[in-house]
Amino acid sequence: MKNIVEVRNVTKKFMGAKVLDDVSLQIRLGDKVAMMGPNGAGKTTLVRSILGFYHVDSGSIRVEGYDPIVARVDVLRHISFIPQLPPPVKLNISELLTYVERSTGTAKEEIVSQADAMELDVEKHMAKPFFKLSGGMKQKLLIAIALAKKSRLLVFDEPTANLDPKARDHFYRLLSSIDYDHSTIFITHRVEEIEGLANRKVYMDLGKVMEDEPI
Ligand SMILES: Nc1ncnc2c1ncn2[C@@H]1O[C@H](COP(=O)(O)OP(=O)(O)OP(=O)(O)O)[C@@H](O)[C@H]1O
Repeated sequence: MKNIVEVRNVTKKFMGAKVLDDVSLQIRLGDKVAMMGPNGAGKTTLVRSILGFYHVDSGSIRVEGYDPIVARVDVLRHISFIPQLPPPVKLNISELLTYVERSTGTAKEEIVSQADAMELDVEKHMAKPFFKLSGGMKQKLLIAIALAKKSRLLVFDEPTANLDPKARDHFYRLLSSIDYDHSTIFITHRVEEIEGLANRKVYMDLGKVMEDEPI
């Protein structure tokens, strides 16, 4: 089966220090990867490189066959990314949903319905700037957009840190009910929480993939 993500011998340095050290990783359609490892292991740097946010120093990355730096728009069309910290978006919710609808073709109603499933009433907050939502509300809205977009690759960087226990349950239920072919990279320190949602564990340390095994 074709790889959605192909990382080959990637090295990335920040200020001379190797943060990714000859990393290779292939992700096939259907892989649900729990990416684990201690703070500073390089997990976020790896997923941000996959998303084309960073130039790597050596090696290559392809997403659905595209170079994520050269073909940024094509790559991001296939991916939904939920970062560790929500970005400081100044648009209000209505403007944000219009932007998402125009740039990705994702219907606003679908986002509202996904948010509803996490008990976030989007309609009530349409005029509010995104950055004024609470941390958990921002996270719910980003998750709702990601799920509504129906991306083939979903990348979550510790997405539940700001969610209350009930919202976490709703989120995991939504994830397990995705009914189309997709892959997931789920950076987490709490693998027990995503039991049943992951079928592969990748453990990183010191910028290297130390373990890569099925769950
Ligand atoms: N933009 C940057 N500039 C300089 N150094 C960076 C940058 N981003 C990350 N680093 C460094 O790279 C190393 C790996 O960071 P990274 O965020 O990838 O780790 P992580 O495994 O995701 O950690 P955590 O579990 O704490 O989120 C750390 O030493 C960090 O300080």
